[in-house]
Amino acid sequence: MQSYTVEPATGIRGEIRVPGDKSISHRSIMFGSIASGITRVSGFLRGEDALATLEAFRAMGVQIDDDGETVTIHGKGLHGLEEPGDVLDCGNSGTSMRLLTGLLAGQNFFSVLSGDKYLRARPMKRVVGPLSRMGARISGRAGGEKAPLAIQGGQLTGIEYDSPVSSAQVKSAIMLAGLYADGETVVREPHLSRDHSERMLRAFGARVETFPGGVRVFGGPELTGRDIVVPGDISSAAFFMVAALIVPGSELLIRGVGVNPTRTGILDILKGMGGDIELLNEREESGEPVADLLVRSSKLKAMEISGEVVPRAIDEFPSICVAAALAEGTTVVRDASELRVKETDRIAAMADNLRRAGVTVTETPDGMEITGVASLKGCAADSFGDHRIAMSMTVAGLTAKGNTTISDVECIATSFPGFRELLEGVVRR
Ligand SMILES: O=C(O)C1=C[C@@H](OP(=O)(O)O)[C@@H](O)[C@H](O)C1
Ligand SMILES: C=C(OP(=O)(O)O)C(=O)O
Repeated sequence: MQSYTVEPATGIRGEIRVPGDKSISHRSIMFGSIASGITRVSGFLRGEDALATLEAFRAMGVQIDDDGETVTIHGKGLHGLEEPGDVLDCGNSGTSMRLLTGLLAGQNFFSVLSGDKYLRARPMKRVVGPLSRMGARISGRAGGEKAPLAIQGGQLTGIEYDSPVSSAQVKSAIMLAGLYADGETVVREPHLSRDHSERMLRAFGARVETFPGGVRVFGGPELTGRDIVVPGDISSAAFFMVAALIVPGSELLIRGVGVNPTRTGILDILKGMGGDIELLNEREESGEPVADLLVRSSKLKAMEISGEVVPRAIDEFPSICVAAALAEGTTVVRDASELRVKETDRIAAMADNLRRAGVTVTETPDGMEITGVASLKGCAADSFGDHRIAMSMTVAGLTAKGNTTISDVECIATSFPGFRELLEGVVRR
């Protein structure tokens, strides 16, 4: 297990670009593979999670070339995938496993999905349940709750499904199965989760209708390959935004970040805490809003975070916790029990790490209360094998008094290869 040590910074200054959006990268491979013709993807995230998806489609007979610039997918059409000869390894990636389960439910073959120990501990009934109702035969450990999952796909029937959780993985899995189902498939969710599948499937030619509270897809579409430009991942940019806000004397420009409104909860929250973040040069690329973000150090204040903003910032809570730890007052997070079933229990992991850094944190079943301090203490932080915890505690270390060591940092490569080097390039000491 690798670890590294972070020294305090005196400023974060300069201009960066972050790697491509992970959610959009996964979907570009999946939808490109089941479309007819060529899909060319630029800005593809070469992180372990998106590469697990890419390898899974190669294992199902799809030719995918990568010249280091552009990923080219030779689409096989809606019914062109081949039965994989071995278990499909989703690594650490919940998105790969859940979306693939939906897609494989509609294939006329047998497949098995597995992943690392973190992924094999995550809940899968949320997709297995509704997909079984559509007619798929899926079994797994713990009565179908946990991977490995064995999927015998076949002819599906459209359903109407009210998801108890606001989850783009659940929604997208059912939408993908819906492409193979008779009739229409409807998914409703309590609050709107990221809508990349809706946007991208429509652009590929699927009939996708959104309405307040849900989405409807129609079976048997003709999908056509296209060119996709993947924007920078706002979830990766979040670490740099928080770093520039909390380290005094900072001014950082982050270029080309995806600012889809279903992903900008982090901007609403950090601005609500008093963060100075400007959106510049707003534009649209491949049907996704994009902007440059100018971030300057700010005096932050606590806020209450709950309700519809939670799914719009779901992956950013570890870094939000760091901002809250340095804000004046007590930040209260509610309605965020989903954080307990990510790569690790992110509520418990951040509470543990922030306490080591001298912060008072109270856990609740669906959130936490964090009382800000004037400065953090250097400490020995643990990633718990979770990339976002590792990067958040790296950012925390930039403002600590003394050095912060972070253990088990290899996981960062799941979503953000080159994170440390990019950060060191803008840190002033
Ligand atoms: O659909 C996606 O690409 C994702 C959806 C979210 O998961 P949930 O749908 O489980 O909330 C998010 O946490 C994950 O990083 C990516
Ligand atoms: C939760 C995450 O990803 P996934 O669910 O795809 O593993 C994440 O990247 O923070």
